[in-house]
Amino acid sequence: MQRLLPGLASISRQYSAIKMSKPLGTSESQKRLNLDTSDILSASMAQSQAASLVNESLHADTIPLLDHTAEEVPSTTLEVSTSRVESQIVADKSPLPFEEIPGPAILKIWEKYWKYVPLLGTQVLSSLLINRFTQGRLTWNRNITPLKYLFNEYGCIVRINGPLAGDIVMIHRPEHIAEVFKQEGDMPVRSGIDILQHYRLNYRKYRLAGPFSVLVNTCKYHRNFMHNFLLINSRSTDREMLFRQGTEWIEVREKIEQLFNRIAPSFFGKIDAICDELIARIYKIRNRQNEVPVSFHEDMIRWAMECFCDVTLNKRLGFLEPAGYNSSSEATRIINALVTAHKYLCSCETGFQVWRFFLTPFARKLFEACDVLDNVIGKYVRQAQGKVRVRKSQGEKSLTTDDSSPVLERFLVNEGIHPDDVCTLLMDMIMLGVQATANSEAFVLYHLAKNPRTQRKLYDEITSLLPNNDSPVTEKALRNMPYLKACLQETLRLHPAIPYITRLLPKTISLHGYTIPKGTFVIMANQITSQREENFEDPLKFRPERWLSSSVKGDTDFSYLPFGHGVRSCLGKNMAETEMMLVTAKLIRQFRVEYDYADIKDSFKMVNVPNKPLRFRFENRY
Ligand code: HEM
Repeated sequence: MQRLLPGLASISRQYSAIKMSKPLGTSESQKRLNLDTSDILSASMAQSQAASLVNESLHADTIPLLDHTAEEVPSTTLEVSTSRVESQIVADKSPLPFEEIPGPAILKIWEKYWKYVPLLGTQVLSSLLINRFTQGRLTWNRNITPLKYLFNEYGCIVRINGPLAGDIVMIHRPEHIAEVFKQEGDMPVRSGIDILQHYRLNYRKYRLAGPFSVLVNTCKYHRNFMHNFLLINSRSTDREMLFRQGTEWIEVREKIEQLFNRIAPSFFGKIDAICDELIARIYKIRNRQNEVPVSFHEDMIRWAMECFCDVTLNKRLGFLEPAGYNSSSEATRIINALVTAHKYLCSCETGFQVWRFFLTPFARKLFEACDVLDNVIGKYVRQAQGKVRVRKSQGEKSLTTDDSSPVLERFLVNEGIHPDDVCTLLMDMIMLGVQATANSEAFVLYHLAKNPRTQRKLYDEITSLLPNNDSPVTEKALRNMPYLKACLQETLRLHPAIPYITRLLPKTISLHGYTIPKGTFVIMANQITSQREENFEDPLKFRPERWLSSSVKGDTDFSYLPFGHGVRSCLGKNMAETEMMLVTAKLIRQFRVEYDYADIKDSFKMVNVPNKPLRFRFENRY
C-alpha cells in the first residue's frame, strides 16, 4: 500500500489534464452523455484519490482507462449529468496542495507523530524507517542513485517530508529548475554543510559559517548548538530566518566576484608554470609501462592546490615538489589534512548526525584536520595583515593595493573583508573548489583515455594552433580551441562536481500543478537532468561534438548547470576552467593518455570523485 499511495496525486493531476484536453461532451447543448463504466470508475478514483492502482502510462490523448478495471467491472452504458462533470473540471484547475506531492508515504505518516517522540529516538527511528522503506537505496547524500530511485518511483517531482528532512522537494526537469531560478531574489539561500557550519560557529566561534553555509552568527542564539539543530530541521516559518541571514555573505561575495574578474588575466602565467610541474611529476612517477601509480589522484589534488595557493596567497607551497614529497613539509601536512577532512566530512554529513549531540570520534578527526587547514590559512591571513599594518605605520597615504598585490592583501585592504570571512572563504574554496577542479580534470583525462578518437581529434586541434612541442600555450590559443572546451563541457555534463543544486524558496510557486510554499528546500538534481534522453541525445555517451552544434542549449535551458546559476553560482568558474583547459591542452600535446582497467564512475563524497584509482598510462608523443 505504501508503494501505491504516492501515485495518487499524480493520478489526480493526470486525470485533470486529460479532462481539460478532451471535453467529454460532443456539444455545449448536450445535457446527457454516454460514458463507459470504466470511465466513471476512473474519474471517481482519481477525484477521491483512491486510484492507487493506476498505471503510470496515462496520456492526455487517451481517456483514462485501466485495463484491469475493465476486467473487474462489467462495461455497461450509464447516463451521467455533464454539469457535474464540468464542475469537477473547473475545480481541478487550481494547483494541488503541497501535501499531495508524491513521496515516501511512510515519512508523511511519521511526520504527524514525530514531535511527540524524544529527539534522539526520532532521529534514529526515522533513519531506520527511511532505510527500510527504500531498501537501503536511500543512503542520503552518497550519490545520485537514491534520487534516481525516488524519481523512478514517484515521478518528476518528489516530496520528502519527515522529522529528518523538513519540507524538501526534489526536481529534475529543466522547466521546473528554470521556474525555481526565476523566483530567485537578491539573496538566494542554499542548504549548507551542517558540520562545517557547526565547526565554524560553535567550535571556532567565527561570525559567518562560510559561503557553503548560510547561517550568520550575529545573535547569541546561533551560538546555541541545539538552536542550530532545530533551525536546520525546522518548518518553513523558522526558515524565514535563513533569508535574513544570507545578506552578509552576498555583500562579501560581490566584492570577491569583482576582484576575481579583475585578476583573471594575471593568473594564467602562474597556472601555466604549475601545469609544467605536473608534467615533470608524471615523468618522474611513471613505471616502465608508463603507468602512473594508484596515488595519482593525490597528484591531481596537489596540482589544483598549488594553482589555488599561488593565485590567492601569491605563494608557491611546493605541492608538486619535483624532488619528491617531503613528509614533514607544510604542503604534505595540508594535503593530508585535506584528504582526512574530506573523508570525515562525508561520514559526518551523511547518515546519522550523532555529532549534533556530542563530539563523535569522526567529528573530532574532522575538526582536527580542519584545524590544520584553518591554522595554515590563518597564518597567511595574519602575515598579510602584518604587511598592511607595516605599510600603515610607515605612513602610506593610500593603502589601496595594485593589481600586482597578492589577492589576500586585496581582500583585506581594498575590499575590506573581515579576516574571519577570508579564512572561512579560503577554507571552503580549498575543501570544495579545489577538490571539484581536481576531480573534474581526472574525469576529463579518463574520458579522453577511453575515447582514443576523441583524444586524437583534440590533439589535432591543439597542434594546429601550437605546432611545436614547446610553443607557449597562450590564452588566445586556448580561446580558439572549441573542441577542448567541448571536451570539458561534456565531462561536466556527465560528472558535474556538485550533482545537486539547492535553494530555499523565497516565494510560493506552482510546479507541475502543485503549490510549493515559500520556505521549502528545493533540490535540483542537475546530474540527473543532464543525463536524460529528453535533454541530450544518447545521454550516457561521451560525445563532445554535441557542444559544437548550435542545437545544444545547455545552461540557457537549465538542462546543464555544472557551475550552478544566478547570484549564488560558482565563484571559481573562471579559475577552474582556465586550470582545466591549460592542463588538458598541455598533457594531451605531450602524452597519449591510455587507461586499460575497469570503468570509472563517480561516487559522491561532498563532490563527485572517481570511484577507482586513476591508473593512466602517459605515452610520450615525441
Ligand atoms: C570544476 C570545478 C568547479 C565546479 C564544477 C564548481 C561548481 C560549483 C557549484 C555547482 C556551486 C553551487 C552553485 C549554486 O548553488 O548555484 C559552486 C559554488 C561555489 N564555488 Fe565552485 N566549482 C568549481 C570550482 C571552484 C573553485 C576552483 C573555486 C574557488 C576558487 C570555487 C568556489 C566556489 C564558491 C566560493 C562557491 C559558493 C558561491 C556562493 O555561495 O555564493 N569553485 N561551485
